[in-house]
Amino acid sequence: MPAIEKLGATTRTSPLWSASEVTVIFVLGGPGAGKGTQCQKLVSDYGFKHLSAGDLLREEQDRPGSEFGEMIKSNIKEGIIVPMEVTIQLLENAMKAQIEAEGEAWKKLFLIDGFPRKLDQAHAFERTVVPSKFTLFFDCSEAVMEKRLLQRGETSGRSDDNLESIKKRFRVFVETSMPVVNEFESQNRVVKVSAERSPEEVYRDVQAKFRERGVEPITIKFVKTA
Ligand SMILES: Nc1ncnc2c1ncn2[C@@H]1O[C@H](COP(=O)(O)OP(=O)(O)O)[C@@H](O)[C@H]1O
Ligand SMILES: O=c1ccn([C@@H]2O[C@H](COP(=O)(O)OP(=O)(O)O)[C@@H](O)[C@H]2O)c(=O)[nH]1
Ligand SMILES: [Mg+2]
Repeated sequence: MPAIEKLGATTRTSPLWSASEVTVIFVLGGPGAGKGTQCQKLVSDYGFKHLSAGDLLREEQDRPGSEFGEMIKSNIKEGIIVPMEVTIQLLENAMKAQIEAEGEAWKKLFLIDGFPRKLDQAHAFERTVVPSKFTLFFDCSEAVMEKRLLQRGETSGRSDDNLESIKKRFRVFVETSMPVVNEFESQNRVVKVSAERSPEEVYRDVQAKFRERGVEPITIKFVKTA
């Protein structure tokens, strides 16, 4: 990738796509709220492609020769938000690749998971990439999230699934990411779901609320022959 000051989020003044060309639903919630788990379910039923900002950053961190690798590594461990230009460029690249790979028939539906985690990212993404349709927000107590993350940490291999990093991530979530949810909420652009029950129960609620917003699952039509 080019130097940070040359990335699209810094240089572009209008969005790459309109909201009618490309549908983006942001998926937010505290660390361990179940964003990734619910996204997987939505992918199979609705035809969304799932882009996790955290996964894209971890991939870039491990890419040989990345000029941002070390910075990403230390930010993730400390639970700090990576400068938005890098994350937005990774998302933009992944969206372009996906659109190209899927071809014209695909409706261009994206779930963008764990992003935007800071107001500047929210504004820059909507200004330079595409305005989002709405934000799916998973509401979960810190006690529940902490338990889930410590359990995930037993097998995830993630540098930030330990108690010290978790506490830092909770603080950043409250101080930096909740303002994003609150701003979207004030614009009536948030779909809020309680994330404390089983994955299946949470998902039922997600589906009901998507229906209210006019987002329907893929229906397979059986064509009668002969
Ligand atoms: N509703 C749920 N009830 C119990 N455990 C859950 C639930 N949703 C997710 N988990 C588990 O909690 C951990 C965090 O979930 P994940 O989807 O990775 O959250 P996030 O992406 O928000 O950090 C994972 O180990 C996952 O299997
Ligand atoms: O837009 C983003 C998304 C993630 N991160 C970094 O990546 C970490 C892990 O994010 P992820 O969404 O994977 O964590 P989760 O909430 O799923 O546990 C965060 O704590 C941040 O350090 C970031 O800087 N910007
Ligand atoms: Mg996740």
